[in-house]
Amino acid sequence: PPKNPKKQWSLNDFEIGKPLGKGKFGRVYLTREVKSGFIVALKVIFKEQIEKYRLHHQLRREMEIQTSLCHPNVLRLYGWFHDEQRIYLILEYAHGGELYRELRKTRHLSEKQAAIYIASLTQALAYCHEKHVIHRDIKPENLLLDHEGRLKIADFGWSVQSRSKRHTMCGTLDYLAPEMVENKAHDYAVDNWTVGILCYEFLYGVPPFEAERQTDTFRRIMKVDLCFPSTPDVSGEAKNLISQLLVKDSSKRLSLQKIMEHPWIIKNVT
Ligand SMILES: O=C(O)Cn1ncc2ncnc(NCCc3cnc(NC(=O)Nc4cccc(Cl)c4)s3)c21
Repeated sequence: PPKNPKKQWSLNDFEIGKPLGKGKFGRVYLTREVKSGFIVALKVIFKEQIEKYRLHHQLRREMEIQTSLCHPNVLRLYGWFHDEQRIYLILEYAHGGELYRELRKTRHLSEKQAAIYIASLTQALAYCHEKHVIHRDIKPENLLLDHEGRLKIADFGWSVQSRSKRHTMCGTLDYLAPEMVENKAHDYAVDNWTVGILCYEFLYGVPPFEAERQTDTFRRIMKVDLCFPSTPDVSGEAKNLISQLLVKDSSKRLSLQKIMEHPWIIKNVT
């Protein structure tokens, strides 16, 4: 990564390559830092969009949070700079792109692969919680893969509309915990709920409370209307883990530590 994080970067320090994805607030480009040859992903955000949607505080908070996080399963924000019209985020490049594109290709993941991703996500979240960073609005679009297929949480941004659009792309409730959708005060345990949602989606290919209309998804979340289809055939341990996470009372959800000790994780990850 670029050596001196305090350095004032400018566009002249970079050679911009192909677009990696386009967002509501700007695009992400494969980019090379000229002096070191180091490859990064450069996210270009238009200032007038930030002004229009009044996102200054959110973007500033993201930069404070992300520049302080350093974990193998959290996408790095190396630094940032700006010019007249744009703000540029210098991000770690995730060569494997979006995890959920892999999910769509294979419809659902093997139990082993799903467990590996859930363990990485849990470790990343445990690290974030340690640094008092919660509720990272985790959803498959925000999970990227590096060149070795390692999961990276990249969700510190606003909704990054990725190229491979999802039908439930913007404003999906699917991943939100009951206390979130009810707009109640939420705490760290919202992330535990989301681990359960993602575990279900990795194994069955769709999130557990998916419904045609948002109102139905809302109702299903509030009821924790969880059912396991008979196909694909999923192990009892996996269902057990999901059932211990998708619990309405946030204080009763399995802790991140306990997830790492769950038989399904131990069996598939070590
Ligand atoms: O480009 C793709 O679609 C996928 N892709 N493929 C490879 C790859 N390698 C690295 N990064 C990617 N994408 C960027 C991921 C982000 C991380 N952090 C962000 N932060 C943010 O957008 N913040 C933000 C924006 C606008 C307003 C506000 Cl308030 C905050 S975006 C990659």
